[in-house]
Amino acid sequence: MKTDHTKLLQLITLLDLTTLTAVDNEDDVAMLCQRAVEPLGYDHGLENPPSCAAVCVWPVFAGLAADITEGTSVGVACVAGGFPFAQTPLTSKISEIHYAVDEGASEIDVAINRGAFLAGELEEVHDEIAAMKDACSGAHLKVILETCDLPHEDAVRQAAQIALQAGADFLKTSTGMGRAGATMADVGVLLEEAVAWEAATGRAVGVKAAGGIKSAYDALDYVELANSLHGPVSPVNFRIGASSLLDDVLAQLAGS
Ligand SMILES: O=C[C@H](O)COP(=O)(O)O
Repeated sequence: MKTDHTKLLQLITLLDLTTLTAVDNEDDVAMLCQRAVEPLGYDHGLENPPSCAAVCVWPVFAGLAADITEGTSVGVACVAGGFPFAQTPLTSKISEIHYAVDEGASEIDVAINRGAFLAGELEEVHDEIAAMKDACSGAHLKVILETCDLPHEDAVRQAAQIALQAGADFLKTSTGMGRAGATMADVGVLLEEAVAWEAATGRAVGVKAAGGIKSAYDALDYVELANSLHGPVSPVNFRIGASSLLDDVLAQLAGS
């Protein structure tokens, strides 16, 4: 039980706490940010209580999230680049990223252009990601492959390699708005590609499992997979993006 308690506390530190609904408003985002800074929210008696790794919000809320999390360890991740379908002109993608970064986003989450990828226009996919990476300035770029739209493992591997060659700092499975979210198989492929990339280039990259992860014990399975394939996990190399997972983590902590 003590082991579970420790693992659950660590799980909180890997979490990109997400709100991406059509009806988000400033109060929702403020609440999300406060929750990310102090997720336990009660008298826990811990010397070093965990905070979430980041909040993940729409671009219009990046400034508010940056203000509320200022001076904390919580990053501001912002979806951009025509998220979730990526079917906007590159100029719009770039200007959305500039806006989010100017507002204070420290991490930018963009989806690949699946239409172009599936049509075999791989150079276009690469060049778009590279241009978006450039637009990030110092912010970290997480590239979402939306693995549920990719037909097989080789396609996931190829999309991951293109994203890495174009400068991705993180490979992310899913938008949370597709037909399906993260799977152990797809996260395993992304972890393998991240490890191979670091071995070949010396540049460390992370992996973010996202979409449909609601149970603390499912999330711990992903952490165990990352520990085994990628080495000891930390918020620098592994994240879990989820909108409702924290509720179950807190419930499990209360019972552990
Ligand atoms: O990046 C995070 C995902 O959008 C969250 O997906 P979820 O709402 O299924 O947890």
